[in-house]
Amino acid sequence: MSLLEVNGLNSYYGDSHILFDVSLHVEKNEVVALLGRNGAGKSTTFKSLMGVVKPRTGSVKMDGVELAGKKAHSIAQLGMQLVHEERRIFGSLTVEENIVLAGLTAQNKWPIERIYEMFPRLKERCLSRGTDLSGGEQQMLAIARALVRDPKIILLDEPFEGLAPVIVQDLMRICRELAQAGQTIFLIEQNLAATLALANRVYILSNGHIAHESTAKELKSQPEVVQRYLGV
Ligand SMILES: Nc1ncnc2c1ncn2[C@@H]1O[C@H](COP(=O)(O)OP(=O)(O)OP(=O)(O)O)[C@@H](O)[C@H]1O
Repeated sequence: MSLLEVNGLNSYYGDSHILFDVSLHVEKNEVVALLGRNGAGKSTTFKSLMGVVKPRTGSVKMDGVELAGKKAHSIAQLGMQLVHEERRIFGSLTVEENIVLAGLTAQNKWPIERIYEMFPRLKERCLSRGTDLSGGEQQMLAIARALVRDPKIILLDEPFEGLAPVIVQDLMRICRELAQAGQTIFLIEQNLAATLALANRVYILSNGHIAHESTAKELKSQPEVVQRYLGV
């Protein structure tokens, strides 16, 4: 049984059919990436998994438990955490308050000391307010807030978007360490090089259909697929 098993997902905004029979799976301890052009349906896929968009048909199973039809907060409690593109941290609270608050209701595999080991930059900034952080630091804090909720799977929506290359390198190191620590990660990314360096397997969405599925290594050796679906 896969950790996450998605079968025949169809999602709509009003009458617009956005996702067509999307099926995919993520195994425990895997890093899986969802690629695709702007508007392909990547964010809608994450929203459908999280119950923010209600899929009209299809099944989303995590550890064998059906999530389709459940509310977003129940899905989060069951162990799926979405790190939004816009990060959603509390600007008026300090780094440490943000982390502690996120972890209040969890039985914590990630005490604050372990978070600071993984994110030394957050330790240095522990007393800074959310609004005073750089984009990269905010992204680290958003990931840390997801981690302290002890998720079975973390969904990262464009974690490297708009960040300087040196920060992207730092975040990639963190994601690798998380994967080594056994954290399952499903990510959406536009940065193909970073994605291929990080992910074990990739799916490509094209106009709401899964158009390609392979290991990251296989995709690297298929420039024609990259060109056709990603235009790079
Ligand atoms: N709230 C909404 N209402 C109506 N249509 C929407 C809504 N959100 C997205 N769409 C449309 O759904 C399609 C898929 O959008 P989605 O955001 O899932 O794509 P994406 O692959 O994540 O792209 P991007 O990288 O630009 O975010 C697009 O055609 C988009 O215009």
